[in-house]
Amino acid sequence: MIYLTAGESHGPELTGLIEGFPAGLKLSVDQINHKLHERQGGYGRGYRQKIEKDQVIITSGVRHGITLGSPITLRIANIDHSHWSEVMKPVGEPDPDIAMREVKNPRPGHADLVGGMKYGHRDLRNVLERSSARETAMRVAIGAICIQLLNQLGIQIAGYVQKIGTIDADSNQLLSTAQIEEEISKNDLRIIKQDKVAPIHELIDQTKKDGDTLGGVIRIVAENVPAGLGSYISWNEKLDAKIAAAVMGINAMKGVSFGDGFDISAKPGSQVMDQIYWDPNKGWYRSSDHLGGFEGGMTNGMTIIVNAAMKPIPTLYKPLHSVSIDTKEEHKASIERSDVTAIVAASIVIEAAVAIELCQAILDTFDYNNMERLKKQYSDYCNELKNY
Ligand SMILES: Cc1cc2nc3c(=O)[nH]c(=O)nc-3n(C[C@H](O)[C@H](O)[C@H](O)COP(=O)(O)O)c2cc1C
Ligand SMILES: C=C(O[C@@H]1CC(C(=O)O)=C[C@@H](OP(=O)(O)O)[C@H]1O)C(=O)O
Repeated sequence: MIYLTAGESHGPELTGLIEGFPAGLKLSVDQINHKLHERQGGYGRGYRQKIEKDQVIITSGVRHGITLGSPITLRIANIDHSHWSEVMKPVGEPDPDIAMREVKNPRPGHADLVGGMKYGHRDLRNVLERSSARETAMRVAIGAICIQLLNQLGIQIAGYVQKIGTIDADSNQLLSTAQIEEEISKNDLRIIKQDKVAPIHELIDQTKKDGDTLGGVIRIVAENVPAGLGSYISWNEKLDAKIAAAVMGINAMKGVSFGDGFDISAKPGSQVMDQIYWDPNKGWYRSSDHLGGFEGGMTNGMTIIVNAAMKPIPTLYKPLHSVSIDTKEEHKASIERSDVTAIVAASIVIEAAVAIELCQAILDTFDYNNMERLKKQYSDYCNELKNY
């Protein structure tokens, strides 16, 4: 399976293309739209999310709700485009009577300056529009399709926010996906600890007043994933490496770890390795999951645990120092309407990215042409592992 996304933040729409997806999967558009809706939520988001109402339109590869095996194309409209139709029109000369909202003062932490240098743009809007995390809406739509395939194979995936700024809102226990879903449904921050909701709201409100922004830490958990996805044979087949790359490919991510994460480096080996057991009913299992479900670049049958660190949102209403790319004079960085934090939205995007990689690994391992055949091969493989 390969996928591509296209689209500028204030252009007419986002486009997605998935190729190499099995025929015969019953697809729920409601489930895709539900994930898109979740990505738009979360305390701390900016005004743009009041304008948009993300809904997917499927234009190929699906007939009467069932995938055909042919390329799937997806569209999500940018409702805000109506306010930018002249500035962002894909064809035709710019109207000289309309301000083109050029960006000349690059924002620290954004692609603005380096993107301009690399592609030779003198209006940094040409960079900003595509580097914007608006694009992640399409990755969430693609991920939602992959989640439906994973669910049909019995794999569950869920994510939550562990930290916002300095506030730790995690229970610090390994929770099942069902427990995570239940806890995060109780608040608008996708956190586990309900008593941290009010302090985090206060922190976000205060940070907004200060013209500043926040980042955080996200955890994604995937259950019931069989051993042996990915490979130790070559570096580029290691599934943990592919997941790490996919997570780092999401805007504002600055770190990825698995299981107990960077903490394992300070512990003795006896407290880190997940010891091996066998039971006639369960088959092979481990007594712990410090390594987050990976050994040798392969899933080991334990729950996959992925952690991601998001930097604070780079656009500040109290803008940082910058320099005009035209005059070279000192200027405050440009201000684009912005989120105070998008950690909640990012948790949905990371969940999608992990789901896409797991789905790809499964389609790389089994015959992917037809869903029923895939399910049969997959179940035979799982039984074979049990009896190894
Ligand atoms: C869901 C989501 C929403 C974001 N919203 C904003 C935003 O409103 N303003 C902003 O400056 N950056 C926002 N970002 C972060 C920037 O897109 C990102 O930091 C920037 O493109 C530079 O990329 P890098 O941080 O990966 O280096 C958001 C990121 C995500 C994942
Ligand atoms: C549009 C989305 O996020 C945008 C991501 C973003 C950025 O710089 O990454 C900047 C803001 O764009 P705008 O200036 O249009 O409000 C966010 O709203 C979205 O997530 O749907």
